Amino acid sequence: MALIEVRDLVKEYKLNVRNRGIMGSLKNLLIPEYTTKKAVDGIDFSIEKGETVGFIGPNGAGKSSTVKMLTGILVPTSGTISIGGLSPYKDRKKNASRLGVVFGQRTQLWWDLPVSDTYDLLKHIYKIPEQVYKKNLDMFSEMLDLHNFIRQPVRQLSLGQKMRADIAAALLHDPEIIFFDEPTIGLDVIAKEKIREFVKQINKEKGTTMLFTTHDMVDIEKTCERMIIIDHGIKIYDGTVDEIKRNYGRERILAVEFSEADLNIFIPGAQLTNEKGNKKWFRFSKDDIQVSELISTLSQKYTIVDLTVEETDIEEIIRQIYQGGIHLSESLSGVC
Ligand SMILES: Nc1ncnc2c1ncn2[C@@H]1O[C@H](COP(=O)(O)OP(=O)(O)OP(=O)(O)O)[C@@H](O)[C@H]1O
Repeated sequence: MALIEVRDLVKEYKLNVRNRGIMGSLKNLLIPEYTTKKAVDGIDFSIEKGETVGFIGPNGAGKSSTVKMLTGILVPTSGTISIGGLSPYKDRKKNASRLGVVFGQRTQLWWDLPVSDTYDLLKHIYKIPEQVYKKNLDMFSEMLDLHNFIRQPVRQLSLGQKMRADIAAALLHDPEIIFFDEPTIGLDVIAKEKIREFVKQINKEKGTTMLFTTHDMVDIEKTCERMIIIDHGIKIYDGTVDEIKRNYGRERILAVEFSEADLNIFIPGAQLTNEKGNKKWFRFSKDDIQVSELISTLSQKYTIVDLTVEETDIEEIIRQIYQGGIHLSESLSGVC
């Protein structure tokens, strides 16, 4: 049995219908009307111990609702969730001790206290044995440079420092599973990279199972082996990140700098997408044109100064999926 088992999960929200005007307000009070919104519509998935999974989808797809049910904050309308044999909402206390949660937009640290005081409080709340606490704190301080600000009140920390302190807080009790919700939001490139490296190392060293909800596809590409995509509450893809790139990243961009400007170049099957001075960019599909042939044809006719071939990045593929430009084929092994 997998560590996380989700079967036919449904979450409906009951929404109050608001009638307008005085009569409407009176009606709202006396005979309230409701509609239901299905945020999660029959999702199934299993996650094995130690897996790193990106849980993505456009705004309003149902990601947060699913994660809230996994952590026991929300009760499903129907369906089942098992986390190591426990139901998150029925066995909420037991389940919570096995989980860690990091919210990029909210902190679980006490605002007016030094970071170290929050850690001491968490040690007592989770009953972390002294040895484990000390070992983890030393390890995280070293890896995340916590010693520079651990004695400062949280309200004085920068966003990047706060995020590092928050991640360490969520991992102090050695959770089996950690949920990251937009863990790098608002951070600069270097701070993002540091966090990605840290989570990768923790996954390797401690075998922590990790689930990421983020709109930052670089987070997913750099930290997750697997990706689950949901849209309108329905799972539309479940497979490896590499597989989706291999199958849907067919387009290539060839950027060529020629020795002269104003060349009128036509390549059958390729589209000129941009030109600047001596440089031109061509888009083509690797299914239609072989890169080697393309380079050979161009170099026979023109003098090439520089040349690069770029693959479609994962962000572009996901954008096309959200916009309906890519229909995930049923031939893909990961598709449900
Ligand atoms: N408490 C609630 N009451 C009513 N509707 C809700 C509630 N929470 C979420 N919804 C609705 O359920 C749908 C899914 O919301 P959810 O927050 O799970 O999506 P999401 O994928 O996390 O979106 P985002 O990326 O914008 O955070 C949305 O249409 C949202 O308006």
